[in-house]
Amino acid sequence: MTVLSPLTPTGLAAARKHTALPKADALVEALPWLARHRGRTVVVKFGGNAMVDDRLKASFAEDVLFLYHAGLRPVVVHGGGPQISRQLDRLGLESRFTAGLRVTCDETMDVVRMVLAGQVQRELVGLLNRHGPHAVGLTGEDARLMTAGKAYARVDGEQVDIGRVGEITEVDAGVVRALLDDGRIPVVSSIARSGEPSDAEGGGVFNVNADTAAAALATALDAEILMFLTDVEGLYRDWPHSDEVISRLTVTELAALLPGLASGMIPKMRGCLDAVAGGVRSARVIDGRVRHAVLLEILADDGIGTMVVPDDPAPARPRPAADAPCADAPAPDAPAPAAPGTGPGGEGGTAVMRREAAA
Ligand SMILES: Nc1ncnc2c1ncn2[C@@H]1O[C@H](COP(=O)(O)OP(=O)(O)O)[C@@H](O)[C@H]1O
Ligand SMILES: CC(=O)N[C@@H](CCC(=O)OP(=O)(O)O)C(=O)O
Repeated sequence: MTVLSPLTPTGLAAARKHTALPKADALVEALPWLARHRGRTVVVKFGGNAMVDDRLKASFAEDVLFLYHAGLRPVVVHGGGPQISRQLDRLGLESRFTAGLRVTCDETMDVVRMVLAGQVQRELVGLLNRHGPHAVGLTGEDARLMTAGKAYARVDGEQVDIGRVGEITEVDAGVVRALLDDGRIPVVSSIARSGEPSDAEGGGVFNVNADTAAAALATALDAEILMFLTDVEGLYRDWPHSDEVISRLTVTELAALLPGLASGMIPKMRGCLDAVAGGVRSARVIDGRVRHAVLLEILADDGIGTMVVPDDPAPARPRPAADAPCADAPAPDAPAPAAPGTGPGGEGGTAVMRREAAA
């Protein structure tokens, strides 16, 4: 009988195979999810509070790249609230929030634009492009991706002027679809062009809450999944008194909870509600402070955070016509390439989504 010494080349190969086995198991376990979601659009909102350190930001970029290379169509929408506040502070300017929205005068708007589009977005694009020419950064101003009207805060039933804060009135997702069809990862900052008649000369911009922007974009793209990465485990049932996370709730259940929610959870959960009611298959709020939160969410049986689903299970969507990021390697059941501007995942519908501007 031949005994393999671990020191012989053959023995080493056997040992290496053995240590790689858990990795192989993990990949195989992810296979059904990845096969089901191949060609589907996933909008991931990375909150400023979740961008805690460089390691977390790098692991977020790795997760997005994993989805991309597995044949999904990830779109990143990022926040940067704490980063904006820090920059305002450095400049000796005050950060003021009313009903969770930053009071934005013209000077503050310049800082918001500089920090979101010039710093946070650039950093994420850089991280995603470490391994190839994948990510392209843009704001809602580009190709008229997002148009907004002036938003007012409501405090005790009163309408309060909070400056250049915008409420999205229209999303023209054409540029995002074009980038996805070209095999890119769009990275979107939540700044919208103004659709106000008073800004008719052009150049007017609005500061939009990044959760709201992500939900509007996910809806316009008819995305499969919208994920919010934040600094809590999910939606707590009785915040701040208990840490019991609600793992799953329907649109109707969420609508009942919404009036009782506070601070940063309001735009997030409103975004989940609007997106799922608007056709997105599921919206999730997950803990972005955990490394590889996006992959954990898809690998864990019931996810790791809070998942919002439609009241009635939606019928299965048709298979994507092509898998854009790997268009040269179509899925076995997807022989025909998509026409330009008609994304996979049944996303070729409404290219422009309009919302009624609220008073
Ligand atoms: N029911 C709730 N469950 C969890 N967090 C809540 C709840 N209500 C309010 N919050 C607050 O919402 C915050 C997350 O929103 P936000 O600060 O806007 O984060 P982000 O920068 O990720 O968008 C949490 O840190 C928490 O303080
Ligand atoms: C109108 C408004 O409040 N806009 C936000 C935009 C950034 C954001 O939403 O960032 P997070 O996701 O990190 O909170 C702000 O100025 O802070």
